Amino acid sequence: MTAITRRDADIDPLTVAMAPPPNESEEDRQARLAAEHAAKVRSDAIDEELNRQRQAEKRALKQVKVLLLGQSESGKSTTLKNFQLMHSPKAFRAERALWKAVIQLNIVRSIRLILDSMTEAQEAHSSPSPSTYSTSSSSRPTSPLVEKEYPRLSPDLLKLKMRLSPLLSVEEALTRTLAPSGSSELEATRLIPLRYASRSNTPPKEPSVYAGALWKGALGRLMNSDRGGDADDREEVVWDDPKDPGLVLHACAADMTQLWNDTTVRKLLEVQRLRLEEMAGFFLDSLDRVTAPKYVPSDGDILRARLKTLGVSEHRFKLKTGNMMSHEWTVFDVGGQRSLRAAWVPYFDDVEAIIFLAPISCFDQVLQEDPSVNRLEDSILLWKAIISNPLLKHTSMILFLNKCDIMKAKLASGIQFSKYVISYGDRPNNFEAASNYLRKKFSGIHKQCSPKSRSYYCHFTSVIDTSSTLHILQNVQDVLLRSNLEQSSLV
Ligand SMILES: Nc1nc2c(ncn2[C@@H]2O[C@H](COP(=O)(O)OP(=O)(O)OP(=O)(O)O)[C@@H](O)[C@H]2O)c(=O)[nH]1
Ligand SMILES: [Mg+2]
Repeated sequence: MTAITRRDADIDPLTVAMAPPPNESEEDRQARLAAEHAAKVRSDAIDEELNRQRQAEKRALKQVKVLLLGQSESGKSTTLKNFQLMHSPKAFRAERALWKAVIQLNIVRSIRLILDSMTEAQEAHSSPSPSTYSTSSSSRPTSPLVEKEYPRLSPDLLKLKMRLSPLLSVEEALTRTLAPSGSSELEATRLIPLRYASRSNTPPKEPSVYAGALWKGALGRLMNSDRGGDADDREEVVWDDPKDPGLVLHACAADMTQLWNDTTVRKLLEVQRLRLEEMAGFFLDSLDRVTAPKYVPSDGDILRARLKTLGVSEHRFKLKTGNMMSHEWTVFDVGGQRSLRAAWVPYFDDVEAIIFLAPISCFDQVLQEDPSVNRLEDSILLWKAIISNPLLKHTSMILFLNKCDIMKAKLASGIQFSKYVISYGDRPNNFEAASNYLRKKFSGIHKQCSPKSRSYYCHFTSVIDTSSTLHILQNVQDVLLRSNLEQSSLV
């Protein structure tokens, strides 16, 4: 057997193979060096090409930044929920239990609006003159014409009202749960009575809770401390307290249903122009289901649940594009109330696209924060301001003319669009004509006020309808990814 010396082992076989032959002639050496040089040039060119491709991919992989803009209650957070449902359904559904408290609060608020209306009717009938209303409702708008039409409440209905009074303390408990004491952030799962929309008085202040990721954290911690374990694993919140909002709501379910279905109550709401079923966070048609002890909110329930956004929240999604690449999208959801709009500007930098939500059904409503301003008019002015902003001149604009379902129902119920939008004239009072009129109006502003030409897309949406919204969002994504890739010269 041949012994392998240390020196033999140290010799790199590749070096040996590459070494010039010991008896290489000068001519052979020149030829070898030329070949080696040519190989290096080829190799450098390949490296350079790979590097270029890597840079291009990096550019294509840069974060796609999308801002959701629009007035309060336009549907921004609901659109974000659709994004979550599309890209991280597991995480979205893991939060179902957290949304249950919001839905409970939404229900209690709807019932409270009915109870308040009943109190107002009682006072109207017992008061000698409309001007001597009790202090409890002094901040509420009144009208002699409406008061005359108040239906009388039967003793049975008044008993029902009494039986439902424990719900008021549930509202307090839920609000406390969602907004722990000491929180300086105020946020409302507010339900604005539509009648304030048609009068110039200021609506009464609603109790408030704070939103964004914070409330989820607070409620999640509460659930953890109640039961231990990870909040995300559970589908159901169990409260051991006999005052548990879920228990009280369950116990009051039959009475709440009776109240909501009562013909006198319906007449009262009609007189007060309170269309609860068109308001955010409406669940009174599903009371049996949503107050059941083991109720777990469905995707649709979460989309309908109303929690107002304060500040700006950021959400990241990884998008797979079918080829080797994936993109990271950052979607920003902002608060749409007027006082919160100044916080939008820092996010205008470097933004690829804006999804602007204009709720077209709100043509007969006014802003909660300024009841002298019509909501549709506010949306149009806001759109104009966004469109003409020089910081956004390269930003793609995607307009969602939202709440089409409510718009259709309103027009079908006979509410006259032209009464609120004078320029509409004597065009037909139907969805097709009115929505097209608005589409032209918004598109015209885009054309007139854009500092530069840019991509613009307009969709009619009802973002609580997941299947159509997911289809539209897919389309939006495809268009934006394509333009992103084009800019990176990859297609
Ligand atoms: N019927 C119907 N309801 C909608 C639609 N879009 C949103 N909503 C509801 O309207 C309410 C308000 O929607 P949000 O998404 O919370 O509104 P937002 O723009 O985020 O409002 P802020 O957070 O106050 O700025 C929620 O209860 C939604 O379920 C729609 O197209 N149709
Ligand atoms: Mg929101």
